[in-house]
Amino acid sequence: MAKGVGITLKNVAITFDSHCVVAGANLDIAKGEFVCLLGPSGCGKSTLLNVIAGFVPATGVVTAGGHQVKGPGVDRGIVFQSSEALFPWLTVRENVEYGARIRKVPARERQAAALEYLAMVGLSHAADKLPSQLSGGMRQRAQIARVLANEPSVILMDEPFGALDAQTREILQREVARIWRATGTTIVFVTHDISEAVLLADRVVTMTAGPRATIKNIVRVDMEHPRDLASPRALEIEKALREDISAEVGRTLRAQGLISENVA
Ligand SMILES: Nc1ncnc2c1ncn2[C@@H]1O[C@H](COP(=O)(O)OP(=O)(O)OP(=O)(O)O)[C@@H](O)[C@H]1O
Repeated sequence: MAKGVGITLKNVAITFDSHCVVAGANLDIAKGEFVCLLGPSGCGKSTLLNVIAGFVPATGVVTAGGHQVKGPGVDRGIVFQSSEALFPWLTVRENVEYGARIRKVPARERQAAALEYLAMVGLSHAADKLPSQLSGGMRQRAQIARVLANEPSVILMDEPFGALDAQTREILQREVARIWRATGTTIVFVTHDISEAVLLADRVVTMTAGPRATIKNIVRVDMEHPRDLASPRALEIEKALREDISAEVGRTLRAQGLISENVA
């Protein structure tokens, strides 16, 4: 992992119309680190990611690369779950070139760069297709290439594979791990999927159930890549995470009166 400043959250709180979603989150993410955010549904994972992206305001301090986050920036790329994030009227190559076009990079240079990033995600053959002509997995590859083409120091991924079938998801998870190792980018990855977190993360950050959610635990995944999810260490980490999340889900359901106080 590259040493240096990645992302810091200091006492970050997020409130919508006097409803406090996240209360006092503190976290230091090193440059080049892969961190997964895991937590019960609705606890505020996506919202926290959007705060780092600069889309959602918060109190407290958020920094990326040593600079305070005050809005969106090309230093932070975001990959969404929805493949509708691609511009449907542009080809895959044009989508990947888009950021460079806005920055007025000369056509030849940006085309060459786009083809390089499309090759990195295994999509060279689809460069001239429209997003509507691609499968869900190919669209997510295109989104990743588009983000990589802006050479961000941070990539924020919001359940990027949540809508894909299990086989495609597994292939893309391995691809992301490979690209992360090759580029040394800092990645913050929101997921519901405990196995996905164990497969990918240096550290898994679990959150308490909302409202007023906060960071519950930080679990280091001390395993080499590529990881074997059937190994005893992976199963042990997965079990600890599952217990952590189940306790939070149980707390929410009890608070809502949906299960009795006696259910663990
Ligand atoms: N723009 C907004 N205005 C008002 N409330 C919002 C807004 N964005 C998010 N919320 C609320 O913040 C809470 C957290 O939502 P968020 O989508 O961040 O949770 P999550 O942990 O990512 O959920 P899931 O795992 O189900 O995707 C929810 O109660 C949601 O309704």
